[in-house]
Amino acid sequence: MTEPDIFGKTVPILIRNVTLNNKPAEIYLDGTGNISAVAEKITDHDAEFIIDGNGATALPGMVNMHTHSPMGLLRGYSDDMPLFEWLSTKIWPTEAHLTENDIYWGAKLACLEMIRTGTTTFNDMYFMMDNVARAVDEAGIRACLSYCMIDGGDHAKFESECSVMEKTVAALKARNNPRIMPGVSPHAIYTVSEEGLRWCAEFSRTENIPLHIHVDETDENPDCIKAHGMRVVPWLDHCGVLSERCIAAHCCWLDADDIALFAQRNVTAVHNPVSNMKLTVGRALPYPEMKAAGVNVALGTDGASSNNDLDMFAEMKTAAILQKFFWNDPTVMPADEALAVASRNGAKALGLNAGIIAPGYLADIILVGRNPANVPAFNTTSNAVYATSGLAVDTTICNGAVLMHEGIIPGAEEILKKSEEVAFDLVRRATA
Ligand SMILES: O=c1[nH]cnc2c1ncn2[C@@H]1O[C@H](CO)[C@@H](O)[C@H]1O
Ligand SMILES: [Zn+2]
Repeated sequence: MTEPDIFGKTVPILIRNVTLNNKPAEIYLDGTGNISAVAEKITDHDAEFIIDGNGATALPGMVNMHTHSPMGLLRGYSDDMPLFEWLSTKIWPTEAHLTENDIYWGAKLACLEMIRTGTTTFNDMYFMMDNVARAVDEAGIRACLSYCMIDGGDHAKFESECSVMEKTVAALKARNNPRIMPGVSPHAIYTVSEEGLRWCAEFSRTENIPLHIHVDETDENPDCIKAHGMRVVPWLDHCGVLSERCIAAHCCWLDADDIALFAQRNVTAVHNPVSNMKLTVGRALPYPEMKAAGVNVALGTDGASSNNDLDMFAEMKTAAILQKFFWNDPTVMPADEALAVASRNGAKALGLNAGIIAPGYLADIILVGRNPANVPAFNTTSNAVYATSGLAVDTTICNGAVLMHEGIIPGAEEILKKSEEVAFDLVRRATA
């Protein structure tokens, strides 16, 4: 039986009787938010709580590197359409009716789903982000939050967007919460002007915060060449966008020169295989070439209205099998690489010492209990990547605090009820 007091506190915790990298292990969190010891047996500790894993597999918390968290409100609202038709006829007109309260409850729902399915960090791009921050703060999860700039080439809009961006970053910083990091997000090259891209690049540099952008989800190159005389990736470089702070979602249509430039500038590319297949963008992220070039590749679900869930276990399996299938090679993205793509590569892009269970790393840990889909445990990484649903996660710990234990998340029922009410009301207003 779960002790109710266990939730939400960064206190000394001993995790016993788990399997880590195919070996029996115990993990000690000393109450600072970090992992302080990993050993077969830990006898010297001051644990306030002891979690008995009963043979569970311990894994690093998943790092979801491309989300629009409030879009969970539009899960299942419109599916089975091409990207631009979907955005312009269904999503954007509905988003025009969003209130701060909608954003808050949408983000609450997303945080709940992520904690339930073993994600401890997400990289989010949306609007009215201080409401997302409130949800993240309450949920206990970790996130990089960016306001999404769309200026549509209009100078007055550009100026008002810059001011919203500055206010958002200042408000997020003022929260002084180590789990909440600010970022900046120009939406994409087809929605943001050259001055918008340049301003975001410069702001990300002076603030030293991530820049999160959609790149080449569908083939944006023919239009970019027509407008600017160069492909998308050189255009982004021309505008100063490419750097080690740049996190580029999708990246399906990069060619060899684009990949070389990503490698040279230390850009992180985020694979979003489920969204890409569902919206049928035409090509899979060129992972084998990116890997050969040394590009850091991370993983994301995209919003829950194009996926339609935020389960990084489903995403990890899909990434591994899509990459094998698309490039016609079963050796592409083996299980240990898929796990790294889903955890430590994203953490690295955000400058977090996370994604690895070892002393000194952040205590962002999940446990997958023994269940019919992970027996026999010949290889716990293989089971995690190829045979585990996120719903098999039973314990989620972020920053040394237990957010879910034995599948229980305090307050879950209210979030389901409220977010559903808010979603129906939003669609009612938008279609009235
Ligand atoms: O797959 C996508 N491609 C491009 N834009 C998207 C996608 N999914 C959601 N948004 C849009 O990005 C903005 C939030 O940052 C929102 O307008 C959202 O609808
Ligand atoms: Zn997206």
